[in-house]
Amino acid sequence: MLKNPHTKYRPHPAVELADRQWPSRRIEQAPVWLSTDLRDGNQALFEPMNRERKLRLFQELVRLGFKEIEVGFPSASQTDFDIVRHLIDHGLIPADVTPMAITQLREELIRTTVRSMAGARRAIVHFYNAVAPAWREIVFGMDVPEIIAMVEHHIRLLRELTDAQPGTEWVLQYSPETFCMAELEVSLAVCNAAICAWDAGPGRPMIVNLPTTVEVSTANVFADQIEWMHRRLERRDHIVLSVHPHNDRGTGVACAEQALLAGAQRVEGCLFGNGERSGNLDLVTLALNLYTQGIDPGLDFSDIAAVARIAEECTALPIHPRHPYVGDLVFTAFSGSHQDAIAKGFAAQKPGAPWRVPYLPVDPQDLGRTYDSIVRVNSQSGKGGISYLLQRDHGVVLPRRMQVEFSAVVQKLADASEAELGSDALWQLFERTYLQPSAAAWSYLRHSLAETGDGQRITLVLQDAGGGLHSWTGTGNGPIEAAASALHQALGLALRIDHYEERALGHGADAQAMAIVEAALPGVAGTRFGAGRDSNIVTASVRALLSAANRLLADARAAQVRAAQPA
Ligand SMILES: CC(=O)SCCNC(=O)CCNC(=O)[C@H](O)C(C)(C)COP(=O)(O)OP(=O)(O)OC[C@H]1O[C@@H](n2cnc3c(N)ncnc32)[C@H](O)[C@@H]1OP(=O)(O)O
Ligand SMILES: CC(C)C(=O)C(=O)O
Repeated sequence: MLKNPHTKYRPHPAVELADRQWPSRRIEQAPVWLSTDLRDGNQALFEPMNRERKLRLFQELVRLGFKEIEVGFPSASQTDFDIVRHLIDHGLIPADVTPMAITQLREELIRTTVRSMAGARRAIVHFYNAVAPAWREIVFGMDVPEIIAMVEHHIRLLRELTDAQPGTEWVLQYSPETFCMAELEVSLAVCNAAICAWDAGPGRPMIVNLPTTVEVSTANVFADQIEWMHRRLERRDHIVLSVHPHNDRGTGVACAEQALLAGAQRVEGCLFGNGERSGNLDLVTLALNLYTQGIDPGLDFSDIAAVARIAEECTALPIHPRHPYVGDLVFTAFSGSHQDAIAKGFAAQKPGAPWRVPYLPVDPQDLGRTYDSIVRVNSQSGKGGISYLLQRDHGVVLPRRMQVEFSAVVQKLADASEAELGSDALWQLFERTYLQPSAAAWSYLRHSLAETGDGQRITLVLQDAGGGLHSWTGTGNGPIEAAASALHQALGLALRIDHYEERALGHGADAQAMAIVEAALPGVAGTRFGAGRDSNIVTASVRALLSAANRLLADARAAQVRAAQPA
């Protein structure tokens, strides 16, 4: 890269528009949408879509709600010509959908284009020619009056051809290609010439479509260019003002949004931003940006994953995992504070109330996305996300201090594995830590419980790590106290029970109980949690007590080993 890039690249000039209005406007309704997936999107593919893929994508665009669809370049490709004819001849274009076909300003190409669309109820013929200085001089070798004459000449031809077919409502779309790089006075002169040549007005509908053929400036400059044109175009009330942003600077959506503020009424783009170079305007992002401002976009992305699958299959291009609204990772939080806030947000969100879940700009459910992947756990995760997954997938509600304890266990494993821990892996770790620890000193086999009149007596049958069986009895106010007393008398374990809780896991005949005990042991710093699961509540409680006792014993032994080691 150059140390002095200004020697090679010059900033795009600003627009003289001191009284610009667009910065203080708001977008209040959805624009008219045109999908150019089958034309600009298609012409940017390694392998343009075949007939089958084009028809499939056309049907999907109709299903999504597009009312204007650019179906191809029928004068450039026999496949495109045949598809347009197929759609019209087989009545596959719904009554409220208008096809559009593009053509250069060359007589034979225009004749072919009109032939391809004959018999349609309504059809848009899309004329384009570049107007910026480099194209005028290098590509066409024409000055501005010659460009204007070329436009007028071919529009007159189109009038002749289409006037001869009054059964179709013909619409002219004129695009001054390279508009964003051209002098505004030149673009205006060419567009006004086109408007007059078509005689736009009642019964002669026309669209003027202003592209960022190559995006070369900040979005505010494009908005100024659009407002400048919007204020000066002739017969403005009879013209639909459209924009066709590309995304070379990564601001295609911003250009479209600001152009809508500046007077544009219609936008052209592709699903998920497919298109030449860094793509066309991403129609899905723009539509969902409107949706999240409370504006109905008129396009249905309520199963966005299915739309993505079809787009990927038809274009053979993958969608990035962080692509707005649709990427695999956009409803996923790895970091602890985000997970915590999302989990709290879901708990606080009332049905029907305005959306207020932190870090999620849209309710994933509105797009047919499940919450499955919202919270994912790696070494950056905290207790909030971990407990959210355990609760959501396994119905286990951890008390707050246990969340802290278990998140340290998870952190250790995530750090060691340097990988994400899925919900299953998390559950296995929970089981290994609390429910079935492999190195437990004592395992539960069975118990019996009897009323003593002033309390309960329990007999525990436990197995030691070597497989030996032991039977101990204790009494207390309830089964936990009785079991703790049995362990105290037999092993000298003076357990202090700080907390106990129990919840049902599942419903009906298969329901199980999950008991959680927090206990302390003299000589071991802090408390340890234990968990037990069983269809019997008392058994679950005894297992939970034993789980806490085993964990305290293991830590006591580890402390002894450390103390015995030479410093
Ligand atoms: C910005 C956009 O996306 S515009 C759409 C671009 N899409 C495509 O080009 C895809 C389909 N195109 C094609 O298949 C071919 O270009 C065709 C069939 C249309 C024309 O093919 P060819 O006749 O071989 O011409 P070629 O592809 O080389 O195009 C360049 C010629 O078109 C002329 N041309 C380019 N744009 C236009 C235009 N809008 N109107 C009139 N002539 C034009 C150029 O001046 C050049 O003419 P020259 O050969 O006399 O110098
Ligand atoms: C034909 C025009 C609208 C175009 O595709 C562009 O300029 O990018």
